[in-house]
Amino acid sequence: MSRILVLNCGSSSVKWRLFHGSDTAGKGLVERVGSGGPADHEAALASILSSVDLSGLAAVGHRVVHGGDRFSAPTIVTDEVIAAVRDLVPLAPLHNPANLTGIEVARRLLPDVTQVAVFDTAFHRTMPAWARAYAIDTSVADRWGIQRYGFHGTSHEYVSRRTAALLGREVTDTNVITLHLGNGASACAVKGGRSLITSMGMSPLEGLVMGTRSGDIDPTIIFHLRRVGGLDVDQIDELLNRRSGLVGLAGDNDMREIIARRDAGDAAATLAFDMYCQRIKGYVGAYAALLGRVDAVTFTAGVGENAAPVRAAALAGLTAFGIAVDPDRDDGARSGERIISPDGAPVAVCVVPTDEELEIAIQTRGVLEADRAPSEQR
Ligand SMILES: Nc1ncnc2c1ncn2[C@@H]1O[C@H](COP(=O)(O)OP(=O)(O)O)[C@@H](O)[C@H]1O
Ligand SMILES: CC(=O)OP(=O)(O)O
Ligand SMILES: [Mg+2]
Repeated sequence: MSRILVLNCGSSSVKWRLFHGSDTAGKGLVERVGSGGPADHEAALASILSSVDLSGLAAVGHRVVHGGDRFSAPTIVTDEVIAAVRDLVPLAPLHNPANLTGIEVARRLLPDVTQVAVFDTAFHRTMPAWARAYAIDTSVADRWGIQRYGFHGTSHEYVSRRTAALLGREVTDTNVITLHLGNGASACAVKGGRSLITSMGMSPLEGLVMGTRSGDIDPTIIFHLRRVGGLDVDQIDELLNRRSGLVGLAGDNDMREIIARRDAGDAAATLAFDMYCQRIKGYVGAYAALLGRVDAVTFTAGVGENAAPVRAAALAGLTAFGIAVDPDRDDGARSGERIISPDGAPVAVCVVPTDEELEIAIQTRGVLEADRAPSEQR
């Protein structure tokens, strides 16, 4: 069985995992790599690639955050694909540059190995027109490619599929609201296994309150900061992407710290926590309305998998919607895939650890098999 290396080059970390079939043959995480610029990522990757036994490698699968309009499926990397990913850097400034560094270093060090890009945006290409469009002049939107793309698709896809399995249902007959709460955070309404709508938009800045990103704001704030505050667009971009969200409200983007400070009565941390959780609740209510029937609400990623106080606060007071967490089932003693709602509740509330690396490996293998199939038939 051939082996696949998966690289998830994030804005501040590099996660890697080596798969032998669906078994993990090795994995690692290098954190806090972004501050010294791309050289940091290069050095981290070079050291990973030199420390791992890469014999018999069939492919490298890369997480690429923004695939724009162009990519609706995992794709073999060519010079042209790299150029397209580079063109999208302005729409994912924290992510696409790191993803590109990963691809370029892997290509240089493993020139004979197939590289596959797996896009965060691909899962959301099924969104209907009303979910994809913004209500601005259509000719302007078309000219500049302004639309909702959505992100964390690999995670929303994997987690919604696992949720259906956990409930013993077919994914095609299951409606799930997935809440990916990591450093970046997004909600997705998954209807019968397909993305109906998601909270991130043209870029990973829209939607929920995040570690360093504002999520939803009135666009007039940007005009005001420009016209009255005298900030230029790069400063506003930096403010909203890197100095907002939990860090802007309470000076820390680690939810563990926010919760500890809130428990100690800190006002800024309490406000940050409340805004974070109430924003989630608003999206859950909206997505329940848009789905019509909700079978499950599922929490995932660093905050979603680990922070019981966030789960409790985000879903508090939703019993009228059939949504409730049973505190005895969410007491912090359980881990792994689990149901935390009361028996017989109309909506199952679940925790499902995400596995973007496994999903990327599965999709990478699928591309290799599809690539080989035509020549084998000849
Ligand atoms: N036990 C925990 N309680 C609350 N938050 C946690 C816990 N463990 C991790 N986190 C949060 O998870 C976040 C990272 O999530 P992760 O999904 O790894 O993010 P990313 O992939 O975007 O870097 C951290 O910012 C941290 O605040
Ligand atoms: C798209 C995105 O926000 O990714 P991450 O959560 O890894 O920052
Ligand atoms: Mg992540």
